[in-house]
Amino acid sequence: MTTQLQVRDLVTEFDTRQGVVRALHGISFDVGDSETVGIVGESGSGKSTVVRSVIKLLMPPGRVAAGTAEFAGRNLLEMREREIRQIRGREIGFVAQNPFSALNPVTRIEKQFANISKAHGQKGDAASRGRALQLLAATGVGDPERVMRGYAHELSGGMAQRVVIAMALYLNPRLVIADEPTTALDLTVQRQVLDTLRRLTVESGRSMLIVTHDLGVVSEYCDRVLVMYQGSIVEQGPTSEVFVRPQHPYTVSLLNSVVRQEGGGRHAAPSLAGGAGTTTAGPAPRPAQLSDVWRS
Ligand SMILES: Nc1ncnc2c1ncn2[C@@H]1O[C@H](COP(=O)(O)OP(=O)(O)OP(=O)(O)O)[C@@H](O)[C@H]1O
Repeated sequence: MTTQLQVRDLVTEFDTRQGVVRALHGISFDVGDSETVGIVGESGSGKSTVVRSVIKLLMPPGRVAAGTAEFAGRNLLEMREREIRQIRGREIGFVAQNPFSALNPVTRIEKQFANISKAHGQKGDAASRGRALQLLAATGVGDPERVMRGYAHELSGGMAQRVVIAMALYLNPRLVIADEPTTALDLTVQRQVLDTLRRLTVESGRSMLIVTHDLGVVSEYCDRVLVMYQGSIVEQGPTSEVFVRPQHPYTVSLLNSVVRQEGGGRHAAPSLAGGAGTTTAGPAPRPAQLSDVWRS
């Protein structure tokens, strides 16, 4: 398998009044062709900082202090703003956590699609409008024509997120990076949107890097998983291996916390070995259906 994205020794820091805060302590991982990779970890562990560092969308006072992010043989981190802008959108689609931050409030949605075409030297013609309509329908927008004519403030959070996903896929990028893409959506719609994302990316040879707090999403959609804890990747590997035989105590406690939540809920799930603070993690029993158990 060839590698789409190769991140090595990524160090990101924030300059604060109290001094320099190191948020990422040398992160390394790959995303292969047609592969979906998930990033999990508790709030503040650095998931968003990883993806924003890689595509140079980190806001000040954040800055990448070291490392490389090779995409198509080039280091994204060394690119000038003009170069990276050409890559974002056309070759790497990005779905941000907050859809409204990604949409222009004073421009009709259809004009925003046309502007994406224009920014990448393409014609915003009838064919590309048709593609936008198709993508909106594919992400579950009921009346794409109406949405195209409207403004962002007329959309619900869920609708706005679908529009942003359609925009991220619009120029057919090779890699889609999504930061909690379905947080704003209810459970049924989440699955629908994730299925669409998968169909439009991985099943057509594209790759996806997805940040999520939902281990169910990882188990259902991700080939590999990166587990983050306090700015480091403490464990990574094929999802089936990491979730069935977690090696790091943090992964064990993360899985345990879901099992505890699920234990009292809809699914009676087996408890995993180990826990927070333990230094060795024993092999965990394999649940009959991972996707049933890890859904949070
Ligand atoms: N603007 C900022 N100023 C200072 N430090 C920051 C800033 N933004 C992030 N950090 C640091 O980076 C760390 C990682 O933050 P990040 O938002 O990447 O975590 P996350 O895992 O994506 O969390 P969440 O799941 O809540 O989105 C934080 O714990 C904090 O130390």
